Amino acid sequence: MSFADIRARRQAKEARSYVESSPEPSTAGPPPVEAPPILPERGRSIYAKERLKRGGTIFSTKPHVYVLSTKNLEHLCSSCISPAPAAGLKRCTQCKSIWYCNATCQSNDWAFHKKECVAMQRWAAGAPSPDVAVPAEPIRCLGRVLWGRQKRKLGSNWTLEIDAMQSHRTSLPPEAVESHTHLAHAVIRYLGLTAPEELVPFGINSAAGIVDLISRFATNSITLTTPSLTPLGVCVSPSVALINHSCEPNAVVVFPRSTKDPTTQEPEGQVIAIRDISPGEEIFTSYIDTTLPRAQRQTVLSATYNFACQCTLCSRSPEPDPREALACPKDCGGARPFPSEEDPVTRCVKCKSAVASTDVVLDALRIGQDALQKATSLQFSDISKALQLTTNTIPILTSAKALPSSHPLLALTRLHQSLLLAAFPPDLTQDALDQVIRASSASVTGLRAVLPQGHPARALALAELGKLLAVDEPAPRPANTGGTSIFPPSGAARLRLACETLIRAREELMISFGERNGGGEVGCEVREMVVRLERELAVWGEGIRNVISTHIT
Ligand SMILES: C[S@@+](CC[C@H](N)C(=O)[O-])C[C@H]1O[C@@H](n2cnc3c(N)ncnc32)[C@H](O)[C@@H]1O
Repeated sequence: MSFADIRARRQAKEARSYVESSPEPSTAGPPPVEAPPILPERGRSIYAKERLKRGGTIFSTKPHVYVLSTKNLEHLCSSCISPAPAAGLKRCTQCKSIWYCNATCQSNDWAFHKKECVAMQRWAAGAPSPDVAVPAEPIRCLGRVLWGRQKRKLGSNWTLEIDAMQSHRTSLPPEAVESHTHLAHAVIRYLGLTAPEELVPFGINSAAGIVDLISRFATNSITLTTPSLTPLGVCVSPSVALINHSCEPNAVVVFPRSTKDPTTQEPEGQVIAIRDISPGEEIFTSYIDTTLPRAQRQTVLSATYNFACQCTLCSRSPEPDPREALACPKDCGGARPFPSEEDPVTRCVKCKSAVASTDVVLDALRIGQDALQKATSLQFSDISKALQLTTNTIPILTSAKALPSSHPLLALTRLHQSLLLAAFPPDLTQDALDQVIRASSASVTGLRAVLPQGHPARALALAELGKLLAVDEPAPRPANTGGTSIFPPSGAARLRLACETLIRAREELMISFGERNGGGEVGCEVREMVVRLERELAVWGEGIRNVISTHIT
């Protein structure tokens, strides 16, 4: 397989989308979950009624409302969230901002777009510059929520389900009040209204009502993603919004894009068990990136979701937590926690040697955190500068003996990998390919230490590594110079490793993206690659046997 193939497939996958608003959530049969009495500490929640198997779909649902992010509008159908068909997408002739596969998709979306189209034209006419001519996605999504309420009336299930979602209006921190108020004004303007009192036809009877709606949106909306987790937009699904958070979740929400009729069924979100769940156990997903250390997770959860997490990982972190640990300086294979100003001497948990290297480590961590922030903000606007930052900073952290799973090293490594891919030379060199394989392998090592088997991010990272190993080598090393310890290996050893990695990736994808979906789009793609590689390896073996027999006879 050529690298261009890999990149083209990757880009095609990234361009693929979902999202749309459906009148009612479509669940695939009654979900084997139940809502018990409301818990004082975490509100509503859902529990398994029966034993749920790892890799099983707990329930599926089409979001009540969804919108694409502005940069995706012209690349994906706003109704079924598919990428452009061969004939290209068709643009709405009125607002000129929303695109569809065809007239069927346009008509499926018309219930919302009818009002949205007028609002978008009004917004564009009043925009101070072309770059803000399309309202940001929260404004467009909230517009759809309000038109949905207006259309379905107050007592409808649709509206009741939206209204039942958790709001934090009465306990918002001042920054959130300010940003919610700002958003409320933008939504009112988008709807063509002049004051909150004009929201009565939408079932909002007071200024508090609109802040409530915005708080519900902030607390309950989720990211709409491709089958490879690329963000596409935002959506609101009241059934998914019933699920509470844990930093050690037993389920995930994915959009595997596996329905038979994308036009009407997509985007379909599926809640999938990533480990066996016993009857009576609460279902948890994670709202945040759980590769982050505890303090950072708590900060995000408190700021965005208004609660202090007391999950198993937050209340009894492993000692040391691989997110905040260094390798033993004596290389005994053990690890020690990061030192701090207050606690400068830390001990290796295995050989118990004590080390005081506070300044070097703390400086490295500060440099790493700073570089991560800068490189993240530059990753699309200035790839080479971002790449320079990751290239220079990763060795500083590794020489301070930060574990590949520790923060910010893991985040920098993952960013470095994606920057290397984005900056790939048109003529692939062996060195450039090997470099990205090493970054990918370091990401996998880090992710495996902090995420459970079957976590989608871990499964996709393994698949990416397998695909990279399977790329045709531009200049394979001769067998006798290969050296078994050189990574990545060359020739047949590389192909074998690609095959093994893809097989492992497929096993994990079958968990994260669901067995009934064949591991989702990526799982199916990986399966095809394994079959092809096994054939190539057989041909390779055959060739070697022929050479040997020629020489022996
Ligand atoms: C998407 S909702 C989950 C369902 C929510 N419990 C309800 O009653 O609608 C998110 C909100 O639930 C609460 N929540 C979720 N997970 C929690 C947890 N582990 N501990 C405490 N509160 C939690 C927080 O108030 C959070 O803002």
